[in-house]
Amino acid sequence: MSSPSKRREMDLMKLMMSDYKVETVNDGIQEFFVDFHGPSESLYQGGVWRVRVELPDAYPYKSPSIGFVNKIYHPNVDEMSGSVCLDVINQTWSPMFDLVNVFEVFLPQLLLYPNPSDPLNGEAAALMMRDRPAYEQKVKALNENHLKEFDYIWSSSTRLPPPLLPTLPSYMYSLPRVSVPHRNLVIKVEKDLEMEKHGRKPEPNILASVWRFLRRCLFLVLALGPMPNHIAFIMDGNRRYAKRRNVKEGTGHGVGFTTLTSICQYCYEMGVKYVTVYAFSIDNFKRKPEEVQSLMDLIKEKIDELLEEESIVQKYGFRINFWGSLDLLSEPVRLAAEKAMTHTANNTGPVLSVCVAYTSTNEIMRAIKKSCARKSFRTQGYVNCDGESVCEDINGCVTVADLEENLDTADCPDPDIVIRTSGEARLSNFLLWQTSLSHLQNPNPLWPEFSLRNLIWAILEYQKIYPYLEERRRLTKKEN
Ligand SMILES: CC(C)=CCC/C(C)=C/CC/C(C)=C/COP(=O)(O)OP(=O)(O)O
Repeated sequence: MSSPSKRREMDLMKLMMSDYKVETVNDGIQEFFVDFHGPSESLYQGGVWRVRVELPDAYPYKSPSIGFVNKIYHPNVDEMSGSVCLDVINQTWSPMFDLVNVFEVFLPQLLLYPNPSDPLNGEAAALMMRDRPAYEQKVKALNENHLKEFDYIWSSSTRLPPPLLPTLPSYMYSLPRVSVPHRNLVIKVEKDLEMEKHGRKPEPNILASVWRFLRRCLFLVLALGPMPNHIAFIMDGNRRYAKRRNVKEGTGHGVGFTTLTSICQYCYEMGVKYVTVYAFSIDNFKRKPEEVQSLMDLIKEKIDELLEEESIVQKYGFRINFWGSLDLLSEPVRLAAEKAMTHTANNTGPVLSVCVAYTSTNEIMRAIKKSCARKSFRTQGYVNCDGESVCEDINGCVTVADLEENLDTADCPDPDIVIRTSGEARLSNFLLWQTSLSHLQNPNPLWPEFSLRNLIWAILEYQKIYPYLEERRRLTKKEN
């Protein structure tokens, strides 16, 4: 085997390639955070914990140190520091094991089979031995609290977390100027602020650079085939994501937004000029008032975030559109949306269009009304009962071109691909006018789980069908 430092790099890369979300500390490879999902059929199923890993100089001959960042109630994990009873790993560790084994074997085993006879959390061990049902109840109740802590750590410590994929260099993540509830993160924030104070940017992370380079190679190969210019997404499955993980509904939508930022990043890197998302339909107003309110709050918060200096919008010069009946939105959301459109109107980068308070029929009706108002033609006697035009002045009639000019999508080409996540195969009143020649796809992952792999697969599917689509496009024209 190669030198210990090469082995460290390889193992970390392998972990990243195995879909673990990894964030390095101070851009080194000695210390990093990994998101760990509670194993199925354990009391921790559905939970996500941020785990801090430190590789000793003697790694892989010596085992890594492991600590939970957000709290976990477990007999072999110290409740205050989050450190794991190392015996569990040390006694079985051999250089044959790697980091993937830690997350796929050691930690799942630890959570599935706690050992109360060698405790780091004496209270948990005692309760487990004394009253097993009460212990199980307490673990589950505390999981819910600790997950909130995870959400907080996530939402306050990162800006562009690509789900299920290696992270970008940490300097791309804007760090908050607040204390977060764990000393490791506080130390990280302080160190970064210290570096900033001395006018130094943290060193770029070598692994992230390698990953970005690999991504670029991948995209170059992909671009040998025809690339879509416009991809539209129906971001379905956010509530189900939250439900399956037993966390509050809004968390699903929050993670869904992070998926959106990752997808925008990848589309930018691939040269896809237009990205459109269905964020909130007019029908969604029929949901429970508290759900509508929390979605509106989230949308407002995320729009504001998109306008922050370090956001993906500013970084890549995205232009943002909001399509829909914006007058149906509450004033703060509408104002935020309008501000985002005005602020990015002159940007020349990719175009992100967000459909809110939107349905296609509403869009078409608004376009018809606008066309009519513009042409101010007589509405009476426009067509007879046989459907024949009886307009006296044919120039007064609304044409396809008029209508297209007045659709929300006027300055945007029709989507090449429409992706509805979560396996649903309906358009649900989304871009009905614009999608007659789009390639529709309904991959199984829920929107928050949708990853680069799924995106690449969707483009490959599109490339397979492209000659046929082109032929259809050549033969089909929207007629008056
Ligand atoms: C600023 C901006 C673009 C914010 C977007 C935030 C975001 C991800 C919104 C998604 C909203 C939504 C109703 C998705 C559908 O999932 P669902 O709630 O219907 O979940 P389900 O399909 O599991 O029921």
